[in-house]
Amino acid sequence: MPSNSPPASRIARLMLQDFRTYASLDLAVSRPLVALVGENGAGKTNVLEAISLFMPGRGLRRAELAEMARNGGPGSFAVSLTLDTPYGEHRLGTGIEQPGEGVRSSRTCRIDGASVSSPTVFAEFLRLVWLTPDLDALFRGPAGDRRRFLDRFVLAVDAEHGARVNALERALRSRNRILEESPDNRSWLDAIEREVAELGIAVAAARRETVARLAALILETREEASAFPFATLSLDGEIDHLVTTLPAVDAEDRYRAILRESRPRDRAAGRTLIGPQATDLLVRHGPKDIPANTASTGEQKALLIGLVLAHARLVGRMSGLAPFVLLDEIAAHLDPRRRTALFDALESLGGQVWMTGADPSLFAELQGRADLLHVTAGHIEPSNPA
Ligand SMILES: Nc1ncnc2c1ncn2[C@@H]1O[C@H](COP(=O)(O)OP(=O)(O)OP(=O)(O)O)[C@@H](O)[C@H]1O
Repeated sequence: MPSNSPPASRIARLMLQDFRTYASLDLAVSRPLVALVGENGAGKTNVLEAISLFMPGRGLRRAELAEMARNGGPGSFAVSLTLDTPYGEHRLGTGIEQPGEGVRSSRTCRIDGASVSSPTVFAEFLRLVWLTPDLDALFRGPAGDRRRFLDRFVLAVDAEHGARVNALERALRSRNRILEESPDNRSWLDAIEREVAELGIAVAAARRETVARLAALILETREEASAFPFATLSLDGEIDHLVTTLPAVDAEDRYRAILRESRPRDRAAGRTLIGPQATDLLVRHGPKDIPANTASTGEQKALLIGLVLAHARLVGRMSGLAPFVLLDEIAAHLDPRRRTALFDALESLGGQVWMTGADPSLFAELQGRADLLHVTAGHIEPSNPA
């Protein structure tokens, strides 16, 4: 492990029960790099998704938990990890129990056999960062995708962020409903707007802090000639401007005043137009100094990887835990020079990295450096690259 890396934990064993394609899987791994290779539909991404459930939220596919229970199975599923940490071995488990008559299945979370209230508690043991192919269009797509991407960045360093974002969404829904159904009820509107302002400023401030830290780390570590160009980041939104220019209490007061003034406009629009729900994360290709969405497809991919690598370093620094990195179908899109650079960069993070790919030759250079695993429907075996 590089000397400047935070302490690393590794998944030593992964067990799946009735999870998607897997009726029962008991997989032992030992290296910091793990590559899952297999045909399309073999179940590689399913493994990454299972690991991603140890971060608060709905995992890397944003699927409903019930969808993850194996078709034809009992309706429940379990995912369990044995983590080797510098402070000993721990067992983390999550899943859903079998739904009863008229009762929805509920999520379970366990640490060393004891139930814990929510997946947020897993953050004490592991942090996760991931990159999936559906993010390839991130810089060209809608602002909402970039907000969600950013919120996951924030969540990896601040485990409470997800709960605040959800609470804000609920409060905004309530305000929109009151505006529609009882627009003259000032006391209700005042009360809900107080809540929206408090949560909105907290969400915007957490985003701003993460972006500022990430930008500082990128500035410190950037190399003009790197295989993964550095990104220049900024936040675009009225509330983001408020939290940059005003102390939190004043920003909250100002946002409340904005909400009050915007009632007629928001009512007509059927939604709250100003707030962190309208923020965009602006990304520029640093070395070329152009907006990311005008860079070539390959340049955008390299930029995105550079951003995720920088974020993984930030998570390590801030949490004191080298993060687990999940990379779905990453190597296929890179030229050989970038692929080698990526593997080297991943090793230098000091955490454990789980990658997938359909072509074994993509990982050939990792022979002896990685656990190379062959995935077929419902099974995983050690493999040798072609
Ligand atoms: N709840 C479920 N029960 C059983 N099988 C499922 C369930 N959900 C998804 N699957 C199956 O899992 C398979 C997809 O697995 P996965 O996405 O992990 O494949 P992959 O190896 O990553 O493929 P690719 O290389 O195409 O990305 C599909 O065949 C799908 O039908």
